[in-house]
Amino acid sequence: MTLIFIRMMRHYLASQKLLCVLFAVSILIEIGYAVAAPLSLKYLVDFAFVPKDAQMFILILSLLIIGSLFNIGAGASGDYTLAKLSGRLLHMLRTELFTHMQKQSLDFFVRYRVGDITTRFNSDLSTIERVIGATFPFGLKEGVTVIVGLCLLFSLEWRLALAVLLGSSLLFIGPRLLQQRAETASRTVKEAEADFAGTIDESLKGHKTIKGLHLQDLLLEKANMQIQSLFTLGLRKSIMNSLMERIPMTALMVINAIMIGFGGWLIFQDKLSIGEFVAFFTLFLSVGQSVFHLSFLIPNIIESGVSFERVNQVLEDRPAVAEADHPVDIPSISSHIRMDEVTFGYADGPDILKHASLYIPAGSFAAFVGPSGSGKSTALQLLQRFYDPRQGRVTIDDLDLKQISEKSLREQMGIVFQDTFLFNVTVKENIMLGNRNLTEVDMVAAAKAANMHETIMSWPQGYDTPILQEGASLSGGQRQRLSIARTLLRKPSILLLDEVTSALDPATEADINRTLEQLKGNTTIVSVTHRLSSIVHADLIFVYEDGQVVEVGSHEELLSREGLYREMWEKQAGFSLSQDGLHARVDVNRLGKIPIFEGMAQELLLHLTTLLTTETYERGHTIMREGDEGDKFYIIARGSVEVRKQLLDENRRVAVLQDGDHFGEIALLKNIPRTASIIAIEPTVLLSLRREWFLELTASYPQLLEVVERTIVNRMK
Ligand SMILES: Nc1ncnc2c1ncn2[C@@H]1O[C@H](COP(=O)(O)OP(=O)(O)OP(=O)(O)O)[C@@H](O)[C@H]1O
Repeated sequence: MTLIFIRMMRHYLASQKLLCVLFAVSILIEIGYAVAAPLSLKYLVDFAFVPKDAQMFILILSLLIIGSLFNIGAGASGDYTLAKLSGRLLHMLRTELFTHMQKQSLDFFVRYRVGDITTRFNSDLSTIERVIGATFPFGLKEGVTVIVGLCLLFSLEWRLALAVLLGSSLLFIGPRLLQQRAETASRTVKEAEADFAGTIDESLKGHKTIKGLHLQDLLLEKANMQIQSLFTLGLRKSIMNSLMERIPMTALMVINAIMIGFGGWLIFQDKLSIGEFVAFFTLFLSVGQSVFHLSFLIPNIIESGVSFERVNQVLEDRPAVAEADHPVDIPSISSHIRMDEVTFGYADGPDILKHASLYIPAGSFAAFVGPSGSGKSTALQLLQRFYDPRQGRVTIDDLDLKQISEKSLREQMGIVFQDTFLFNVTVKENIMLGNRNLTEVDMVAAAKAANMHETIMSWPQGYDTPILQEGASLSGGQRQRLSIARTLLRKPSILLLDEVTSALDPATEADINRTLEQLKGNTTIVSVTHRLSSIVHADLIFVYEDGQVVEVGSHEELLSREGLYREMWEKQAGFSLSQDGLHARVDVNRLGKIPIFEGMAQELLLHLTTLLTTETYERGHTIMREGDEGDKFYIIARGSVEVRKQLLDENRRVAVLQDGDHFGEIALLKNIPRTASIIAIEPTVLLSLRREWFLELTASYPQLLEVVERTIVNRMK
């Protein structure tokens, strides 16, 4: 801890030499006065009071007054330089910490939770601020006062000073014995605080899921345990700290007794004058007071040690994706992208991409498709160099991404994520994002291309409308379109899109797809999507399966191959949606391909299509809850849902279902509790079939019940 503290202070103080010297001179004057004032008593008593020498009295008094004036001046200058020094130091530390965080690669934000980092910024930096601005300089002053004072005490009467010093050893042995435990207690409290902050953060960010899955009790139980542990650990820390404070006080009382007893004896033996004893006693009190102050500072310093350690830990965290020593800038032209035998996995986890290779020609529109979890988004993240591959390489215009400067890479690339983050500023500021080279005309053009201009203009404050709660005041589609607008505005030469149209209604999706089509040629576009209808015009479609690219080609080529792409296409085909996405239909042939309806007569299927009802769900909405009574069967016409199950004490995602998938078929036959929860992870349109309507149908066609029962039994085997 001490080492980290010294290293950090040296690092930050190196550029503040003048202020340091000024501060050192000021405190030296103050210390000089603090020890000289008690020493003057020796001369006052022995040379002025006892012989009643008025001249000597006036001389000593005048010197004391002059010294006091100097002391006041030094005090004021010390306070000023200290305020400036500590302010600058903290300014540097905050800036460095924040800048350092911006340079981190993605794994950093996975490793540290939001609560943990904010605690380091708030609580730890406040502790450091207190130490730099008060505890440390005060401690330094008191420490030097003690040393100089002790030297003077020795020069006054070495035997008495030795006795006092021996007694003083008690002051240091006691705290030393407890220091380790006090440090551990302080660290565990900080960790418990970070855990609790993490839970608060989780409960705020995930409130929809928590409510939806009725996890409040679970969360409350977790929070109660953390609060209880905060109490227990806090109590232990307080006890340790108060013990650390009490030990020096007790030691001081013992020393006092030694001094009066032994000092008195020396006076009786004529080995010490009264003036010397008074000076010794007063100086000792002054030194004792400094020691007493130091004893209060010890717990503070220990606590700050943990804070220094925690802040330093972040500062020493080197980005996993580091900039090359001599990075190269890439020109702003459309570029070709290559992945050569790339293998990659997150942190120490298994390989997610396995020897994946691909080539995307400059100016083309490429799409990554494949089942959920096959590695499409991961591949896109590698193209952005959010991570480096374990093996193989990713290149742009034959240049390894590791060689390219991050600035030029980000300038050439436009990225639209599935999760849009908006800042709490106006719409205009969210689109422009501080880029002074862009004009309002460009901004409006980009907003029009993203199909957002009309919506913005319909708001009373137009482009000056403030965004609240990071965009929670807007719909998912509006947030997504704003994010597309701000990316298009920058006219990137490579445009990477991760499920960007998933939150949009069919009409807006078609508009955005048209805009993207027009960018082809000048911009290389890579789009990750699970909705195949949006990429039928792509130049190249890469089909991922289990971390590998298993098929490549155009839509027509892939359809003719009868492979995974065709299978996925057939699953998604046969659904039609109204332009606003509020009404869905499925055609008879598609319905007949759902296993439980397989082999049914056309007439029956036709009847079934009339019984289907459209249901729409916003992202985060719980469609069904594990354990609830089930009375409907669902088909996903458009959207994406996650399947979650309570496994032991953990609520885990077990699958993701998308366009064309179905769930809840048992509910058509039996009234048994749902075996999993289903939550929409993007705006989702479902076709549902109620059990009572289905059973009514089976009354007229008993053979239907038999077919469905047989299929369900087979599926459950
Ligand atoms: N940050 C991460 N840390 C650890 N594992 C991750 C991380 N991100 C993704 N994964 C895992 O990597 C695998 C591939 O995920 P990825 O998001 O690339 O798949 P995907 O094909 O895009 O699927 P989806 O369409 O559902 O997003 C999954 O098993 C996922 O759980």
